[in-house]
Amino acid sequence: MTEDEVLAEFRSCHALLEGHFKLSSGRHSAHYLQCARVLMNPERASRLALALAQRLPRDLRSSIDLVVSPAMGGLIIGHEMGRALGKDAIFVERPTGTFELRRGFAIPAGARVLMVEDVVTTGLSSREAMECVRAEGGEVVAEAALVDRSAGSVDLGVPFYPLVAINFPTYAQDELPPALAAVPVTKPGSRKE
Ligand SMILES: O=P(O)(O)OC[C@H]1O[C@H](OP(=O)(O)OP(=O)(O)O)[C@H](O)[C@@H]1O
Ligand SMILES: O=C(O)c1cc(=O)[nH]c(=O)[nH]1
Ligand SMILES: [Mg+2]
Repeated sequence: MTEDEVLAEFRSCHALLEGHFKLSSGRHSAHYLQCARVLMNPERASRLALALAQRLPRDLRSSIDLVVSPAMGGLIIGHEMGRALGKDAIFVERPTGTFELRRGFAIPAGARVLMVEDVVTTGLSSREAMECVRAEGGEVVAEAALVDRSAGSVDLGVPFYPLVAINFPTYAQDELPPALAAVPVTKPGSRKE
């Protein structure tokens, strides 16, 4: 799948939004990729996951023991990646603000973990989720995501394989362009303020 084909999938289901969005990192943007809308169609979700799995080098792909994704956004693509790789897919969540493993999930000591996200912008959520996996005994060997909003500039400390890399500008709260500041802001994600 080419990057243009992936973006066409987003456009076809109205998942490439324009407006004023507060992102997970606290930064603001005039664009938002609503991956949940892309992934709401199971056939599309599994097709995108297969394409993403094919981005992984063959030796890496065959060495993965477990898929872990950060809730909420990572859940569906993580599950579909588990299916594509033939591995279990579990998730970490942050009911009190910090990622933790719940629901009877466990990570076998030394398990080679593929972290799977829907979107990476600053990489903050990915790094926090990786900390949790390491504290639980896993070894994060790589990350895969549908979208890299940093267009290749983010450093996650492990090899990173996005399906599409794109650079929509983001702004700190105190540096909003006036045209963006004039638009009412929405915060689509679930990270607590
Ligand atoms: O690279 P970052 O700057 O951390 O941004 C990307 C993160 O933001 C979104 O999650 P969000 O925290 O909005 O919550 P959600 O997954 O529960 O929707 C997305 O699912 C990533 O996890
Ligand atoms: O940075 C984010 O929070 C973010 C950006 C984006 O385009 N889509 C998304 O789901 N989260
Ligand atoms: Mg998320």
